Amino acid sequence: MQEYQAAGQRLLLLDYDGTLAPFHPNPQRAQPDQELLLLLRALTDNPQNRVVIISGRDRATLEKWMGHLPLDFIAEHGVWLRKAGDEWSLFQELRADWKTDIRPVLELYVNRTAGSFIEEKDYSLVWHYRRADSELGASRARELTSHLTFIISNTDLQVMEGNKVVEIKNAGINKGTAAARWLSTHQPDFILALGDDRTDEDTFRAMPPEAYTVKVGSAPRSSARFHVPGTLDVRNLLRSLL
Ligand SMILES: O=P(O)(O)OC[C@H]1O[C@H](O[C@H]2O[C@H](CO)[C@@H](O)[C@H](O)[C@H]2O)[C@H](O)[C@@H](O)[C@@H]1O
Repeated sequence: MQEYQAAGQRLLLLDYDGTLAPFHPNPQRAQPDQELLLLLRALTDNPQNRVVIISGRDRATLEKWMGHLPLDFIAEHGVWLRKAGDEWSLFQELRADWKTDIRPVLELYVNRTAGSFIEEKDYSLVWHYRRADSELGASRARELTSHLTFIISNTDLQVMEGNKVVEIKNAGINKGTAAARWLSTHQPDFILALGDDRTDEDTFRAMPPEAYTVKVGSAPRSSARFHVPGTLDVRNLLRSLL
């Protein structure tokens, strides 16, 4: 990429699941392999590159997996921010007391859907159904989404359908708002943003028009300018930047 080579300061905004790493039925088993860690290390070795992992993952997991690398992190869809070498900070004060009321609803769907389970993050709850029968899981996900949407009307919560997950979180903060805040204090000459999920569309929309936004996977209705088929292509693309 000519513009990448010519740029003085570059920003690489990288989503994790489905972008840097393939999906795994067990979220804690989708850890980065050695190849990915070496690739991220090599990208950050270049002082012209600033690499930000922008993920829906909880901060503890990101830190455990990649915290030893000089990366910036945006965790829990924009709730937590950490610049390389700094402490974690909250995007803004948020409430988590709503989890007490919502958890029993998710438990109901766990009991009704074999293989499904709940993931708890600091400020969100996720119902996972990748390990459930695919038809039953998809149908229960639709049911749960409308059930939750009804319960949270007139609250500042949001229900999001992701890749084999239904997540409930605080509304108003997303990857786009967090990426925009990051950009408000930095002026990269080149931006590459990669992501596979609906939540990454918020990132794409928050980017300036000249940014290289890349949707991973099929790209119907994406706001990204480019697309690549899968995680292997992402790695090839990133390798071509070394
Ligand atoms: O923003 P991302 O980095 O793409 O994170 C989104 C969610 O990732 C995790 O769930 C997804 O990956 C799991 C492991 O491969 C998979 O089992 C699950 O079906 C996917 O939805 C994570 O568990 C969620 O908390 C993140 O929001």
